[in-house]
Amino acid sequence: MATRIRPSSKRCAVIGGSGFLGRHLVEKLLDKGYTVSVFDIRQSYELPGVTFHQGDLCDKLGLLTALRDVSLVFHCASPAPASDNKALFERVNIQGTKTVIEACTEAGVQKMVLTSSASVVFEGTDIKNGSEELPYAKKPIDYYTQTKIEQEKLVLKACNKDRGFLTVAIRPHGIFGPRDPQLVPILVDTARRGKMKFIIGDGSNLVDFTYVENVVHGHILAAEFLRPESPICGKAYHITNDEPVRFWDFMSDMLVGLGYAAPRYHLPYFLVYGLALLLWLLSVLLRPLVAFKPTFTPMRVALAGTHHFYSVSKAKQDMGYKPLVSLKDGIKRTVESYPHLRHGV
Ligand SMILES: NC(=O)C1=CN([C@@H]2O[C@H](COP(=O)(O)OP(=O)(O)OC[C@H]3O[C@@H](n4cnc5c(N)ncnc54)[C@H](O)[C@@H]3O)[C@@H](O)[C@H]2O)C=CC1
Ligand SMILES: CC(C)=CCC[C@@H](C)[C@H]1CC[C@H]2C3=C(CC[C@]12C)[C@@]1(C)CCC(=O)C[C@@H]1CC3
Repeated sequence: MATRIRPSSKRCAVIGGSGFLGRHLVEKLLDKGYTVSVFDIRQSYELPGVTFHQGDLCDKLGLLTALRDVSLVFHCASPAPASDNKALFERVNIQGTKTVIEACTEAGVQKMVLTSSASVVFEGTDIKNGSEELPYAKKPIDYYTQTKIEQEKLVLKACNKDRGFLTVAIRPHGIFGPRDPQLVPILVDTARRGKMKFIIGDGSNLVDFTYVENVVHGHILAAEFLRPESPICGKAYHITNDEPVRFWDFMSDMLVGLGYAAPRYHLPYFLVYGLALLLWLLSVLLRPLVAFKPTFTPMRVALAGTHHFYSVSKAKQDMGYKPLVSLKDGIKRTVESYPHLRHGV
């Protein structure tokens, strides 16, 4: 049974703290009495007790200023997967993470919690109750995921008890909740354009969706358990709601909650995947002439049409993790937080 040890210092920095997950994390850290600095390329809000440092995480000098006197760093910055920009993913997730590690060690930071992704092991085919023992994807589903793999490897490798720098990676999956800029807005946009009528495949595939407060809880537990004697040093942990759900039931609950019709008609998985691949290739080939972004990318089709859910046994055992908000409550809170995205508004 895991025993939680209180952190020696509650002065922390959240890199990517202006983002969806980052801001929820900042709010919870403040509630728990931490002193918080945010480092982000943009400032999206103001909060009493939070010091903002605006800058690019590839800039070590900027980071060093933000990390002065900080003992714990959460790194949850990344370009959005939908940006589909290989050079940007490589610069920020790989080069930038190397810079973050260097800055942390130079600034005397003792602990670093990385937000990785459960998708680092996903190759577009079924994963059922996958453990952290699964190998990294040899053929990741997109460049974003490819760079998340490299990023996680870098951070876990940097864990060094002798030098007093401890690291851990949290792998959430399908984060949702109030202020999410991705899942609900894309879903509603697709529904408003009349494209949410179809279910890809037979609709029985189970997927993890994780309420944002549970992801935050996993990060803070990891930070608090990160001690030289702890088994979590240099390891990766899945953090989910531990309630795999049919992908299309989850989407239908969100849509119906917001006043839209649930998808009803089935389309064969491989037909949709093939079409999405063709469209994506066309969009790449025609990029110099016309800019169009297909809604159904091969990556989204794979995510929507396969089983991919992960075991959280290791997080339960090593850090006493237990989701705090059920899927049902998470969906209710999320739906209520988007009055402006309701049908007819
Ligand atoms: N949203 C999801 O379903 C999942 C997200 N993740 C990971 O969780 C983390 C947080 O994701 P979200 O909150 O959803 O994304 P987000 O886009 O809301 O937040 C990312 C933040 O990083 C900042 N950022 C990007 N490039 C930067 C740079 N060069 N320098 C400084 N800041 C920079 C952005 O300004 C933004 O505030 C990311 O690492 C993502 O890979 C992992 C699994 C699932
Ligand atoms: C079919 C359709 C239009 C669904 C809309 C929802 C999708 C936008 C989401 C469903 C699964 C989500 C997901 C991610 C982004 C948003 C979805 C594709 C991630 C790729 C975000 C970053 C990660 O690290 C992994 C996530 C997996 C699930």
